[in-house]
Amino acid sequence: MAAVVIMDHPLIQHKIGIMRRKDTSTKEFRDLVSEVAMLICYEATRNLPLKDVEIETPLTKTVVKEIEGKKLCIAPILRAGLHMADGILNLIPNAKVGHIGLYRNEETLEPVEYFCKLPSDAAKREIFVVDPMLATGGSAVAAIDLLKKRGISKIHFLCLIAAPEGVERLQNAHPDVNIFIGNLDERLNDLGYILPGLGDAGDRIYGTK
Ligand SMILES: O=P(O)(O)OC[C@H]1O[C@H](OP(=O)(O)OP(=O)(O)O)[C@H](O)[C@@H]1O
Ligand SMILES: O=c1cc[nH]c(=O)[nH]1
Ligand SMILES: [Mg+2]
Repeated sequence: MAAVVIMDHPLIQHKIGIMRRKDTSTKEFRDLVSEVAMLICYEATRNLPLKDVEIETPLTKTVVKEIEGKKLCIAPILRAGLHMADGILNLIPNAKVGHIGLYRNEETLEPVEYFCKLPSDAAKREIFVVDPMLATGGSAVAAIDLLKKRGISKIHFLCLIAAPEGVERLQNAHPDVNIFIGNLDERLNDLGYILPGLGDAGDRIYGTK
């Protein structure tokens, strides 16, 4: 079974606390999505392979470590994952980006796929799937199913807030995927929203409600 890492860093807890407030503005919310994504990415990339590269400092030749950035891919689940991807690209600017379009049918809560565009060499890359919310887990499981069908095997999932129900579903469906979570919340409500949660992440990022 892969790792489930729940972030306890004070910066992450503080920033998610601001995101949860109902009066936090769209702009502030959007900025925080990207900042918290960067902080979670810091932990999620802890075991990335490094290679030795010979360089010259102003004084001498030496060997330094480099991340093989060209071998990474960030895969946001649309819409809400897009802003997490923007934050992570600040840290890993050489990563490619694959977009996965899924929305949750509000009645059945099942994910509906409407778009998928991945780098042509995605199967050779380590993939970081990002979405702020892991609720029932349906969207995350469907996104990862879709990646695996395309031959992708090294997959991590990063979210800001998760419900225990979603973590369990994702772990059962994809026990090989590492899961990095900003805050683990209490439960889902009858409409499939995370409690206490922060509401609908996509609507809060884009001001669509
Ligand atoms: O774990 P689940 O029960 O599948 O729910 C989580 C999904 O719901 C939200 O997306 P939404 O369907 O609202 O689409 P949006 O990002 O376009 O608003 C969220 O960003 C996840 O993708
Ligand atoms: O609480 C939730 C559940 C699903 N999607 C969201 O954006 N928020
Ligand atoms: Mg939404």
